[in-house]
Amino acid sequence: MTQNVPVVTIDGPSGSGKGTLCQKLAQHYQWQLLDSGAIYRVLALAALHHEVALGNEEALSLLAAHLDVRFEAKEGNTLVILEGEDVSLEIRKETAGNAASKVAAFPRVREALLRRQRAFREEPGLIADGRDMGTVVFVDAPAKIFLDASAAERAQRRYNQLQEKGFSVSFDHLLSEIEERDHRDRNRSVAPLVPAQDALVIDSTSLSIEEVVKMSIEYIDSKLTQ
Ligand SMILES: Nc1ncnc2c1ncn2[C@@H]1O[C@H](COP(=O)(O)OP(=O)(O)O)[C@@H](O)[C@H]1O
Ligand SMILES: Nc1ccn([C@H]2C[C@H](O)[C@@H](COP(=O)(O)OP(=O)(O)O)O2)c(=O)n1
Repeated sequence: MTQNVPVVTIDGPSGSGKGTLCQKLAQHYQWQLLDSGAIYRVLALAALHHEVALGNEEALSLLAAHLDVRFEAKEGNTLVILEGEDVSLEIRKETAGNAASKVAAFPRVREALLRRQRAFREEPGLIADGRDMGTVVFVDAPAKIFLDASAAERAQRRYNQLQEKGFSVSFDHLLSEIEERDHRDRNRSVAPLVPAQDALVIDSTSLSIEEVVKMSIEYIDSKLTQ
């Protein structure tokens, strides 16, 4: 029964540090990792490739149900393969993040992706990264974290990250995109971005990555031994 496999959910807005924390937790516990945002990003990219309008819920939900995406581990990284093509870098662009947030607002799209996400729940455990991991996808998870940070701090982190990847970006543009995406993710009718009632909320604005990881491991260990 996969229901007995423990899950730790990490939800929060863009740039709060979820991906970084989840990778470190997956390494620490040697558990599986689900990057649910990557699935929404790949779907948005597939829509752009197949010229499906980002407002067409019916066509998007069909595309979601048949999405040909694979995650492959390679030299410590995870490659994201869409229809045989490596899109690992392309999905990280802010245009893909924004488009992902648009397609993710449709209830039927989210429904079509539910089973695919739950299939990641395998022994010995799962670290799940997203917006609704603790509120919808893995409601029964024994440990839930909601990671937050101020919008300005998140935009600065994203700016540094995209510059390191060689993308040219403007800070002001990034900040307004992050605010727009936050607004859409928090106000949609299904699975809006909110902390689960039983989640530990961590504001990482003035915490280092190491501090966030330490707090999280202490909390998770206390929950897993309850
Ligand atoms: N606590 C932190 N302090 C400073 N930088 C951080 C912190 N957590 C993450 N970062 C950096 O911020 C950027 C965005 O983090 P990421 O994990 O991709 O966020 P998310 O998955 O929530 O969008 C990365 O470059 C990461 O190294
Ligand atoms: N579980 C999820 C994960 C992502 N999404 C949507 C909303 C987000 O703005 C986009 C992109 O998510 P992703 O986690 O990759 O974005 P960030 O790395 O946090 O910037 O997808 C979602 O609706 N539900």
